[in-house]
Amino acid sequence: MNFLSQTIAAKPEPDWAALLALPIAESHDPLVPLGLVNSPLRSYPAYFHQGVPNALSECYVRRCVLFRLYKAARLLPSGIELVVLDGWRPLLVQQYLFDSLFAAMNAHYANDSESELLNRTRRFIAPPSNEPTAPSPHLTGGSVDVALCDVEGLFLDMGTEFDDISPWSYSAAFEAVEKPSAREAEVIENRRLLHSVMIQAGFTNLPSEWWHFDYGNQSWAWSSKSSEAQLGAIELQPLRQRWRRQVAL
Ligand SMILES: C[C@@H](N)C(=O)N[C@H](C)C(=O)O
Ligand SMILES: [Zn+2]
Repeated sequence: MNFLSQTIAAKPEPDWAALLALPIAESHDPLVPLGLVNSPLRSYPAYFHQGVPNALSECYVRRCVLFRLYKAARLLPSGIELVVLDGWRPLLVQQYLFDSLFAAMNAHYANDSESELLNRTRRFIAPPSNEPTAPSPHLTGGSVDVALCDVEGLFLDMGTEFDDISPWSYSAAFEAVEKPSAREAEVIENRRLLHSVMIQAGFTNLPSEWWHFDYGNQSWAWSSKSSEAQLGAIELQPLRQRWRRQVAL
């Protein structure tokens, strides 16, 4: 069996209520910036480059997540690199993403109830929350959005763009194609490669997004059948706040 080309099984959506009820025993692992990472790991803060308000010019993740990203990247065949597109997210960015997609859903599915619109939206964007017991996954620094690129920095074809909201973004979507074309066969291999290295490094995947993986947070605990999460919501400490704390010691 090729451990870098494991088929991706179609999985049901998580039971959100049960997932958000899982306890969090915070590990206090720090947030670390990815600006200085080395090949075969790269960082490209996609929302900053897209001009999303309040998006950070640097990707941040918990340190335990960075170690696992390196593990995943080093499992890749030579010439292919792992690109982090987003990690820790401020609440304002989560709110902006959620509101933007919810508004688009509302405009298109005008007859849907509020809860139907919420379900449609949350397949691709988690509701914004910095509630200590039920934070949005990216607010924990345990979620990452990732892709693959070649040594020239060109993204490999994953079948859809990052953040595409079509059914083809489901991680296992192309596995169901009966007679894949040459391009579809390439997409299947690229997705399997990304999925295989991330799973082997300890991450879990959100079934509706080929790019979204979790470690240590409630989404990870739910998917890995762990009894508790280790990563809750965390804030970046601005210098002014750090100085105020230090001066008071
Ligand atoms: C917005 C998208 N890149 C993403 O991360 N979606 C998941 C569901 C999230 O918002 O946690
Ligand atoms: Zn994500």
